[in-house]
Amino acid sequence: MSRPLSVGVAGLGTVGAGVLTVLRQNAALIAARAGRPIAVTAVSARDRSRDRGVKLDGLRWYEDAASMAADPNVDVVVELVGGSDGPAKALVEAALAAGKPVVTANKALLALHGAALAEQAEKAGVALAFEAAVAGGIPAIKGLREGLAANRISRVTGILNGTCNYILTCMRDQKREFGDVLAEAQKLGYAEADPSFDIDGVDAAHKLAILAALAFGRPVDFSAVHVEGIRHVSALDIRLAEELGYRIKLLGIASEVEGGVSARVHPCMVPVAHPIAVVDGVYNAVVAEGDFVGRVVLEGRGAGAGPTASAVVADLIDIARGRATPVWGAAGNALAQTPAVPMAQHHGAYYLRLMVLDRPGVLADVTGVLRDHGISLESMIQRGRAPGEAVPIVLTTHDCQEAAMRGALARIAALESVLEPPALIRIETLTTA
Ligand SMILES: NC(=O)C1=CN([C@@H]2O[C@H](COP(=O)(O)OP(=O)(O)OC[C@H]3O[C@@H](n4cnc5c(N)ncnc54)[C@H](O)[C@@H]3O)[C@@H](O)[C@H]2O)C=CC1
Ligand SMILES: N[C@@H](CC=O)C(=O)O
Ligand code: NA
Repeated sequence: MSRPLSVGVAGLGTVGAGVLTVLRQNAALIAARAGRPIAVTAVSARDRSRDRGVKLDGLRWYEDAASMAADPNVDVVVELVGGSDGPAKALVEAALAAGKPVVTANKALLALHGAALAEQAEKAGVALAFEAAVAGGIPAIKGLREGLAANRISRVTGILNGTCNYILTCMRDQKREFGDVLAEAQKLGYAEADPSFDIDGVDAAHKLAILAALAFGRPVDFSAVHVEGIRHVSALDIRLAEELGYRIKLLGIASEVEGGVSARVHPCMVPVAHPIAVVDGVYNAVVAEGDFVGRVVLEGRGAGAGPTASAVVADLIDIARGRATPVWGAAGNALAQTPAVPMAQHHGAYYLRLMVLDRPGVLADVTGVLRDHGISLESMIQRGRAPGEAVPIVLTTHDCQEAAMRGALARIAALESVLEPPALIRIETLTTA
């Protein structure tokens, strides 16, 4: 067997400690699959004395991660520090400049600087691998880039944030409050260092930007992704969705649309019969639609130490084997040069829930505004009667344009009898394109 692949790991948090554990526990099978042993020989983290549940004896310790990249006895650098700039970016650039392959789980870094870093890696002739960056343990990057390389992809849909999916599932099944569940997701190691990245949809948008680049052969462009999170999804809307035959999921959807490509992250109502509706807890799903393969659904754990480390180690095995692929996949995609279509041009159906004063004429006011904006109603529910008090009204619409819905919503929110900011959730039927 050839000499071991010597790995330097920066960041020994949830994922870093997980990588050490996987490499140790499965050392024999990993060596057999990689053609040689893979061993961590150097690490960099902030606090040497912290107990991480993994032994660090015999490993070279670096306070400064970039100096670890310069260590001549480190063959591959694994970046698990996090953050789109600062030490993570400096480390990856230093490693690539030193001609060393890099494995990272850092979707923020890739979504913002992935094009430049890939250029640097390709010039240096080394790998920049990031299977762990999207949907944790699910082989989504490989699946899309290599497994579906024969297809013209028209849409990629995903549950891409384990923290949000965990929160929405617990709110639905256990009737728990948002805040309690978030704290639990943090304890379980699912959340980002700044959990607002999770709940405001930013993390899912980083991942969607990566998937869109791979699916459509476009430069990775985080700024083209429309982003909304789950902060405003209420227990009431989750319950009403169930009554209407839907589940609420935070989805990322990148698709070919009239005039180009659209990429959006926001809460969606999806039919309970769709495979994505039953993906619960920390599980993620990536659904790709290709012209020859049809619909492919990949599902698995999207966050946490074990699943994420599994993906990091898979990349290390590829590097040990010398398996190489262009960082962003093959060129030649028809959608590569098409415009990014803004959210205002989105076409779809909507769920609108209002808290209104129960008095005659309210419904007529609301439906009048929708009529003025050319929006046609599919259904309307008002539960119970409480004259003079607040009651929920739920409206669902036929397909209309986002810009029209936004215009109508502003006017509806301003009606005197509408007592709270309206809740608007897009309905996605997710039929195969
Ligand atoms: N936790 C998860 O489930 C997943 C995390 N990721 C990504 O993996 C990366 C790591 O995430 P976690 O392990 O969850 O974060 P974490 O916060 O648990 O660990 C990060 C570690 O980096 C260390 N660190 C900070 N600055 C450093 C520096 N200058 N040099 C060396 N070490 C430094 C911190 O002390 C901490 O131990 C992030 O990019 C995250 O987005 C990706 C997929 C899943
Ligand atoms: N915070 C992320 C971690 C994995 O990428 C998530 O919750 O999905
Ligand atoms: Na993955």
